[in-house]
Amino acid sequence: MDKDFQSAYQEEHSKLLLTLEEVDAQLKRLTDIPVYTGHDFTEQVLEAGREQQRQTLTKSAREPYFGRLDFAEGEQGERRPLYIGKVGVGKTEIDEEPLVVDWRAPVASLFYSFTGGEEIAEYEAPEGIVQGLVFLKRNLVIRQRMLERLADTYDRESSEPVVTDEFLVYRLGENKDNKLRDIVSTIQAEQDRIIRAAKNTALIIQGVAGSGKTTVALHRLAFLLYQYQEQVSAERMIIFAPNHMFLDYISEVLPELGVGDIQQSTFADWAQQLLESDIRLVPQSETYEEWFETTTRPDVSDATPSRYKGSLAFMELLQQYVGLLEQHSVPEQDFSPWDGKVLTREQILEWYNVEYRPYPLARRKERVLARLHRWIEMELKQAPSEAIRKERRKKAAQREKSYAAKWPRYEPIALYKQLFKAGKSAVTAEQLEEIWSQLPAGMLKAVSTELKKDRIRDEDLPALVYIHTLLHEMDSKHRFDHVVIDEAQDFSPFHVALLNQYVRGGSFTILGDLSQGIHAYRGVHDWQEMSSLFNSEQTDYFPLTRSYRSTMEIIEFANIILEHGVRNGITAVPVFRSGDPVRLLECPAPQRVEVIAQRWQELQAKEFRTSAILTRTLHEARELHEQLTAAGLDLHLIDGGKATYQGGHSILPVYLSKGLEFDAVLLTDVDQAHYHDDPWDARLLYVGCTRALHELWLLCGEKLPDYVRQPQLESVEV
Ligand SMILES: Nc1ncnc2c1ncn2[C@@H]1O[C@H](COP(=O)(O)OP(=O)(O)OP(=O)(O)O)[C@@H](O)[C@H]1O
Repeated sequence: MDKDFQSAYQEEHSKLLLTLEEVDAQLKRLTDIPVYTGHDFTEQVLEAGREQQRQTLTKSAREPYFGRLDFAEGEQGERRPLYIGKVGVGKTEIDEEPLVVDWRAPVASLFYSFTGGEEIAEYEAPEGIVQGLVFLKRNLVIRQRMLERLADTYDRESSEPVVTDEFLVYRLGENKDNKLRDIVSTIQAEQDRIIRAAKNTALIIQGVAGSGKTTVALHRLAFLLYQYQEQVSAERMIIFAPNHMFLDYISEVLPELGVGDIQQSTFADWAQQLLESDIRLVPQSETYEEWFETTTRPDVSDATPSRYKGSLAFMELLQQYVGLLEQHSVPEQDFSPWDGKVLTREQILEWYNVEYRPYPLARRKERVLARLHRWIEMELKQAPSEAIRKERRKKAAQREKSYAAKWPRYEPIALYKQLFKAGKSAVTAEQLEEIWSQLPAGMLKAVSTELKKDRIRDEDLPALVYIHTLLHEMDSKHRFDHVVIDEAQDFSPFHVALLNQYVRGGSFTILGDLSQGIHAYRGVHDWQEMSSLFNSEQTDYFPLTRSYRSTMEIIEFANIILEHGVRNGITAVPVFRSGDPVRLLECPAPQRVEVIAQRWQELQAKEFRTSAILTRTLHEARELHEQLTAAGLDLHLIDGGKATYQGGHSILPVYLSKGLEFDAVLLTDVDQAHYHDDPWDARLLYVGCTRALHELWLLCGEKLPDYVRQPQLESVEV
C-alpha cells in the first residue's frame, strides 16, 4: 500500500467513524420518541415525517455514502469535502454543511458530470449556475459500516490528474445477483444528463444493449420525485414494461433508492384496469408461437393487422367512427312517459346537441337521461290527484327504462366488434363501408373472424382504451405525472399518442433499442415515429452508445452480428473491461446434451451467481431442460408463464431473455437451420449474446450463420 493511499484510507476511516457516530445519534434521538398512534392529524403528520427520517437514517447507518467530492465555490472559495450518499443526512449541531448530500441534490450532479480537467466546473442550482473548482473525486465502497475500498478518479494535486474508469470497471466486473441493482455510485455523465433532464419533456432514449436504459429510467424517477416534490407524486408515476417477470426483475431498484409506490405495470394490465373489464386476451405465447417457434415467419408489412392496429391512421379512423356514433345516439321517437304527455325528440336533441355538447358521448347520454328524469318529476307534480300521480309514476318508470334501452350502449368492446362487423352496428351500413374502405386489404376479414370468436389481442388494447377515452370523461385519478416506457421499440405510435392523453405535461421517458426490435409484427421502425407525436420543443433525444454490461470481447462479437446480419444496426462501444474470448463448441447432435452438461458444470465451478442456456425456441428449451435435468443439472425453465424472476441458473428461449442479464450465457444451436440469413434472426442472436456479462459460449452442430463466423471466435475441442 503506498503512503498516499494509506493516509487517504486513514482519513476516510476516521471520517466514516465520525459519520456513523452522528447518524447513530440522530437515529437514537428519533427512536427515543414514542411512536404516536393517536388520532390528532397534526401529530400523525409529524409521526409520518419521523418514521420517514428513521428509515432514511437506518439506511444511512449501513452505508452512509459512496463518494466524496472536494469543491471550492467561485474563484476564492474554500475547498470543502462533500460526501454523497443514497440518502441525505442533515447537519450536525456544529457543522454548516449537511453530513451527507443526497445524490439527487444539485451539487451532487458535479460528482457525475465532472470528467476531469483543470477548467472551471459548474452545476445548476435553484439560485442559478454555480461555478468553482473540483479538487478531488473519490469513490468509496462501504458495506455494513466498513470501509472496503477507496479509489480516486480525480485528484487535482496529484501528478497524474486523470480520470479513469478503474472504479467503474471494478463494479462492472462483479458478479450479478438475481435482480437489477442501482448504480448511484457510478452513474456516468451521459446517463446523468438523462436522469436530471427537465420533467416536462418527452425523452426518447436509443440505447444499445447494456447501456443502462432501464437502470437510468428508474434513477430518473427517483430524481423527479426529489426535484419536483411539490409537483409529482410516486403513485402518479408509472413504468410500463413488457411482462411481469421483467417487472419482478427490476423491482428492487426503486426501494433501494428509497422510492416506493410507483406503479409498475404492463400496458395490457393497465388497459384492462382502466376498461374495468376482465378481457381474456389471446395469450402472448400464441403470438410468440406464430412468430418465434417456426423457422418460416409470416410476412409482415405496415398493412399487417397487428402493425396497422398500432398506427396513427387507425387511431384517426376510430375517432371518425366514434364521431359518427354521435349522430345515431338519440332514439328516433319522442318520449311519452304516460299517455297524453310527450317530450319531443326535438327537445331532447336540443339538450343533447346544445346544452350537453361539451361532454363526451357517454356523459352526454347520462346527462340527457338524468334531465329526462327530472322532467318527469316536474310533470308528475302537475298530477291532479295522488292516485293519478302514483299511476303515472309507475307507467313513467317502465317507459323511461325502455327509452334508455334504445340508446346505444357505449361499451368499447361491443363498439369495436361492431366496427369489424362482429355485432349489430351502431352506425349506418354506408358509414361502415366508408370506414372499411380506409382499412388495408384483408384486415376487415382477418379481424372480424378473430373478434367473432372473442379473440382480443394485446394489439387491440390501444383501440379499446381509445374508444373508452373518447366516450367517457377522463377521470383525473387516471392521470399520470410521468410515464416510463421500457422496451419502447415494441410500442406503437398509437400506444404513445394514447398515453400522452393520460400524462400531464407530456412528461415521458421512452427508452429502447431498435437493434433489439425482434417483434416485427409490432413496434416502431425509427424513433422519429415517436418524436413526431410531440412538439419539437417538448421532446429530446438521447443516444446511449456505451455498453456497461458485457466485456469488450462480447460486445465486439455482438457488434459484428449487427453489422453483418442486421446491416443497419446501431453498434455499441464497450467499456474497457476485458474478459475471455467468445468461445465456440462445435459438436454433432448426438453429443449435444453431454457437451452442454459438461461445459455447464465447468461454468458452475466459477461460482457465477447467474447463468443461462438460451435456445432458439421454447419447444427446444423444454426438451433440453428435461434432458439436462435427467443428466443431473439444476436449471429453472423460463417459459414466459411466470410472474417472478428466480435468477440463478436458467434455461429459456432467446426471445424471452430480452431485458435480462446473466454472468455467463451458453447459446445453443447457433447454426443456419436455426438462425437464418435474415435481420430478424440476426437480431435475436444479438439479443442473446448481449445478455452475457462475463462469458459467452456458442454451441453449434452444423454450419454457422455467416454473420457469426468471425476470426476472434475461439473454437474449443469437445
Ligand atoms: N453507470 C453504470 N455503472 C455500473 N453499472 C452500470 C452502469 N450503467 C449500466 N450498468 C449496468 O449495466 C447493466 C445493463 O443495464 P440495463 O439492464 O439497465 O441496460 P439496458 O440498456 O436496459 O439493457 P438491454 O437493453 O440490453 O436490456 C446492468 O447490470 C447495470 O447495472
